[in-house]
Amino acid sequence: MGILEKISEIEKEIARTQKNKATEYHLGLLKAKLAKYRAQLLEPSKSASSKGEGFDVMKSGDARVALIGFPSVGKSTFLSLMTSTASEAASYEFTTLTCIPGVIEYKGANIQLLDLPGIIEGAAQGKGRGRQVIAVARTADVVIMMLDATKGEVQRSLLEKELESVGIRLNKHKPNIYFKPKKGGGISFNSTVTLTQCSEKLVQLILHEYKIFNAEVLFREDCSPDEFIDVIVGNRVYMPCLYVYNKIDQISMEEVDRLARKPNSVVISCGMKLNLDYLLEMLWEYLALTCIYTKKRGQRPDFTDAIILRKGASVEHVCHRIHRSLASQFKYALVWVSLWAGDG
Ligand SMILES: Nc1nc2c(ncn2[C@@H]2O[C@H](COP(=O)(O)OP(=O)(O)OP(=O)(O)O)[C@@H](O)[C@H]2O)c(=O)[nH]1
Ligand SMILES: [K+]
Ligand SMILES: [Mg+2]
Repeated sequence: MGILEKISEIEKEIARTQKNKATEYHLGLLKAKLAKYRAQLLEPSKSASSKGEGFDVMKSGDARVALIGFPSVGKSTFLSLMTSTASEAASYEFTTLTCIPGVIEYKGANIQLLDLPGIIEGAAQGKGRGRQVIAVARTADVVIMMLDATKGEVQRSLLEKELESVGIRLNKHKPNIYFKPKKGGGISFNSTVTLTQCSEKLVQLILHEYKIFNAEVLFREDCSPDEFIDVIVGNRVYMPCLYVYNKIDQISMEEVDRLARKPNSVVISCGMKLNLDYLLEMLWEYLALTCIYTKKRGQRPDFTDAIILRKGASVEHVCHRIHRSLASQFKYALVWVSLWAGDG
């Protein structure tokens, strides 16, 4: 049996197993197995065509945003609208066959926007250019999942499943579990909170499935077995995702209103240039960048020339951005924080 069949067998078994106290361990084990096979699937294969590598596009600017979506949802139209790069758009599917980078200039930052080929169900297993597209998505700071507002919810859940299956976690934070494999001493298990989804026994079973017999585990959060498996497997990426419903010119006001209220969602029309400013504002928020302005003593800062860094950046980061040798000779800094909304 190939890996794909094994995966589908396990998925079926999980689907038909009722979720209750008695099946808890069985389900936990199945999930651990599933994660293991998926990891194997992701290992780069020998043949060149199905390499898990992305398209060869250099990272540039202050942040990277990847456009992910089904064919013909309007990704290229969007890139051409928001950047000075033109990407061919047409009414037939798979118009775009490679990765096309553009730059959005916003609040003094250069945001690299990547137009990508459309992906379909089965992308993670190599359908179309799925693997390459997903490999690029992993390198982004934010994913824009572009959806066709006329197509309902199907596209969204299918793509979520594809990304989920290759270890991309959308709008989730890293589970707060301390996990450290050891050389000996068995498994020491502790938790600082009451656990409702995992138990010591289940954790042990899952670890054994991964042939881990010595480790320190500390749950600091009421995590699920899946989240625990994510921690053991590692290499997960936790990424903010904006769901962008395009083509709202084609649906009723009621439907627009319903989609707009969904979490992490923005409704737009590239065709009629509707709501694009709001999308940029949201994107900026999701990128969580900080603008830092330097100033000379006794002078006002130059608000046209920002140093753009990630949220949480330190003064040392700022020094490095100015000059490599600055941090080592550095004595002190005076820092003002602007409390204007959105300026971080
Ligand atoms: N009605 C309407 N049509 C749109 C809108 N945005 C894009 N389109 C049309 O949708 C079709 C597909 O647009 P593309 O930009 O090529 O879509 P894509 O997602 O890049 O497609 P692939 O590259 O094939 O994956 C084109 O005919 C566009 O003119 C919109 O807001 N409203
Ligand atoms: K198209
Ligand atoms: Mg395109």
